[in-house]
Amino acid sequence: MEKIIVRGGQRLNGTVKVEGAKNAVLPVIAASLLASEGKSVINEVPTLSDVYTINEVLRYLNAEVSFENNQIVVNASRELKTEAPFEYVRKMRASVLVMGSLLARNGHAKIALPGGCAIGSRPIDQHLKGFEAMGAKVKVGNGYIDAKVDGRLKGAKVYLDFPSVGATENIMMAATLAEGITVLENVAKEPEIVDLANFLNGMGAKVRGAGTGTIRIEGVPKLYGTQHNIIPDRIEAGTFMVAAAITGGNVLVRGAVPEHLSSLIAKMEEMGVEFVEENDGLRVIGPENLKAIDIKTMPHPGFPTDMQSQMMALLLRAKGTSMITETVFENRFMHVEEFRRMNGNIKIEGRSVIINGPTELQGAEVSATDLRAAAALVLSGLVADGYTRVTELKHLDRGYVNFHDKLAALGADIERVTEVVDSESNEEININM
Ligand SMILES: CC(=O)N[C@H]1[C@@H](OP(=O)(O)OP(=O)(O)OC[C@H]2O[C@@H](n3ccc(=O)[nH]c3=O)[C@H](O)[C@@H]2O)O[C@H](CO)[C@@H](O)[C@@H]1O
Ligand SMILES: C=C(OP(=O)(O)O)C(=O)O
Repeated sequence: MEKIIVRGGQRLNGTVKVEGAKNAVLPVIAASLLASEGKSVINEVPTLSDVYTINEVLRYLNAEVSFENNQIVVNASRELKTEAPFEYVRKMRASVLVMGSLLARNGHAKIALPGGCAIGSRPIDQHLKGFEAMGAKVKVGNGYIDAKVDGRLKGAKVYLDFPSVGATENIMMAATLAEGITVLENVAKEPEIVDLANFLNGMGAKVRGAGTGTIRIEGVPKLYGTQHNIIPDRIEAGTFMVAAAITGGNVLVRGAVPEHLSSLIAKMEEMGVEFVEENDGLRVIGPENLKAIDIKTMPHPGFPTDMQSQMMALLLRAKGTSMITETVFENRFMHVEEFRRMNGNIKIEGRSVIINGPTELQGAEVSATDLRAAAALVLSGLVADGYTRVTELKHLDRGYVNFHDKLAALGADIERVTEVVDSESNEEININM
């Protein structure tokens, strides 16, 4: 079994470089299917398991995909298949993002229903509402969603009930090749939406308003491959910001874009963390004592749900009573049980948790319940007394490249090992990774 073993007590110092954003590259790769002529060249691509998974989805759909030196080249000019089976969607929910592209290109898309996951039920009704408004007939049955349209999709006005990131992206992609104008209202404003719009416009699409609450897309008959550089990962950057703060360290997070991180910076400043903007990134200086604060997760530019568990690790170390309210996902508190194993004093009340700190965290054997929880447990381990062993690292590998190596380079006492049980002595043996 693979584990990260971390011994608490080291202040982090030095420089860490942020990778390209997972949540930007996945929709961009899905969008590359829209190019019926020319190759798409995507740079700054992180070597994450989710990226390998979506590449496999594209290959299954008959696109050619190469991935070397953080660069992906996609040639989607051949005729594409229409179906993304369960084996891919089960591994990674973001596989549903190929639906908009396939429907726009082929007039037909059949995708396995993604189902729930560790952070909530995560329906895709808003995606489907958009496709239907554009003239698609959508049927759900036998574990699949089947969407079909006669001829081209038609531009439409779509109001989202909630500014869903995935629905905004999927409908945006579908609308690029529709006949006429699509106006999307109450859309997500995340930086990843802007990155996707820039990529689509590079392909020849006419997308305006990304980053605001209304996006207007004038459909074009054809899209072409283009070159694109993925934006830096604000959640990876934020995770290292917390790593610096929790250890009372001094770390330059290279590539962090302060404008993408304003809510996190504001809340960490309230806790007493100091920030200095430098030419190539953001310097984070952790204080001796952290102050308790309240946080509510919201769609961008509100506080990101993907930083909620890492902030829980930080608030456990703050003096006083803090409250975190999760409004984006209905069940994103699975990590609370694991923090309790480390001596965390946390109460769950409905969609909020109450944290009483500062906690003297104790090293323990803990299990990652989702991607960000994995990172958060490692962050707690950086300041816990003794050894913390974090398992279920498949979650971590979806969203962090060489997490333990990057922390070790900053001075953390951390290693990743594969433990096998010796058949004769029945003892666990560590094999370093
Ligand atoms: C690959 C990717 O980019 N993932 C991010 C994306 O996920 P994702 O795009 O799945 O998240 P959404 O913004 O769609 O979901 C937000 C909320 O809306 C609900 N909802 C969504 C769609 C829908 O049709 N109906 C519906 O009810 C969801 O159940 C959830 O409660 O945005 C989330 C919110 O910032 C982040 O946590 C994820 O890291
Ligand atoms: C929840 C996340 O991702 P996904 O939507 O891919 O599950 C995340 O990045 O924290």
